Amino acid sequence: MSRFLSEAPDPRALDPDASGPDRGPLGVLLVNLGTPDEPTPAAVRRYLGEFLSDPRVVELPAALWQVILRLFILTRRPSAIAPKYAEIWLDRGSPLLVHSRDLAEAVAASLRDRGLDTRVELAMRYGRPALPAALETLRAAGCGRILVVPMYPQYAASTTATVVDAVAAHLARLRHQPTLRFLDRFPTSDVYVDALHRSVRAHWDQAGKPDRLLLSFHGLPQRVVRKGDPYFRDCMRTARALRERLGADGERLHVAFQSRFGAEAWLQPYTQPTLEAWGREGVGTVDLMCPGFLADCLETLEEIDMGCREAFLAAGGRAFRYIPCLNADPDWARDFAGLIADNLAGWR
Ligand SMILES: C=CC1=C(C)c2cc3[nH]c(cc4nc(cc5[nH]c(cc1n2)c(C)c5CCC(=O)O)C(CCC(=O)O)=C4C)c(C)c3C=C
Ligand SMILES: [Fe+2]
Ligand SMILES: [Fe+2]
Repeated sequence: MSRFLSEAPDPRALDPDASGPDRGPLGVLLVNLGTPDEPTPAAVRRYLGEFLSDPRVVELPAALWQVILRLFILTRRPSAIAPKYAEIWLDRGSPLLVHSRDLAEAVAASLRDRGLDTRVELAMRYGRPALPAALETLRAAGCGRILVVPMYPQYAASTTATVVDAVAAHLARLRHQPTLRFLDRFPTSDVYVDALHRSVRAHWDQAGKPDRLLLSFHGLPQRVVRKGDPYFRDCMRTARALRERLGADGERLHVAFQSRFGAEAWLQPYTQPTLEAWGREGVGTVDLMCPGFLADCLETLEEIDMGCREAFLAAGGRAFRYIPCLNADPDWARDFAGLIADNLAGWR
């Protein structure tokens, strides 16, 4: 029998790194969707190729879908979408990445201010910064415990579950896996709903109240909701919680779903046709907010603040006011860090 097993074990001999990963800093991995590296057709093609090949995103038989994707979508869509990215691109890059990074940095600072020994990394599910590399950065910093935070308040298999899949796929390659926790959704968390409420009130204090406030969530095929995806319910729970916070003004609040992709029926009502109908009916002023997006991106800045604005005004609406996403708002970042700290409790 080896000396190791026959003698009383010296813990340092068995675990030479007695200060090792189990006692290292707590890791926090924030994960958003991903975005092209540049607003060019080639970069958009790379991004869409990876994103739309995920079977969590497009649930069709893979062989059939890959033919459609490569023959029809990746040949046309990148050159149609790249100029839209160019219109919203910031000096520091894609808005989704810039705002997500700013939020991650503000969260890291707030966790430090709370005296927590944490390391925060930002990753994108598709593209860069790559998720496996971010996990390895946390492990290299000695984090044996990692809280994974998909940056989606409402759970969908196509956004949240695929982050869990990607983390698990990376861990499948490791012998000594870190311990994991997931903050998989927070659709009615006080800090999130309060932040939305503050944002609406601050906007109204400055600009006055609108005739209607439209909450526009990213859509999802009705088929996947019927199969049991909890996303629609989560969106409605967020909307209800915000309506309650708004008190009497909650009557102004309506819900719609944007960014339909493909031919099948998605969650309804659709955002743009709703706004067009309102414009025709004589609804004058509409405020629009996208609570399902923590960071402004193509879907909010181009589709909503440009496309839907134009459609509403062309249909007869008088004023369209877009309320930005929470992004790296300092109060929100502090409170989001608080929510993350709550989910680290017991690990300290
Ligand atoms: C906020 C939650 C999101 C859900 C749910 C979601 C589902 C979903 N999306 C597509 C297809 C596309 N989405 C695209 C962009 C995009 N989607 C989200 C978020 C959710 N998607 C974000 C934050 C973004 C913006 C990325 C950016 O770079 O700014 C795109 C790419 C743009 C385009 O070509 O139109 C596609 C395609 C599906 C099919 C789906 C669920 C089944
Ligand atoms: Fe999307
Ligand atoms: Fe879109």
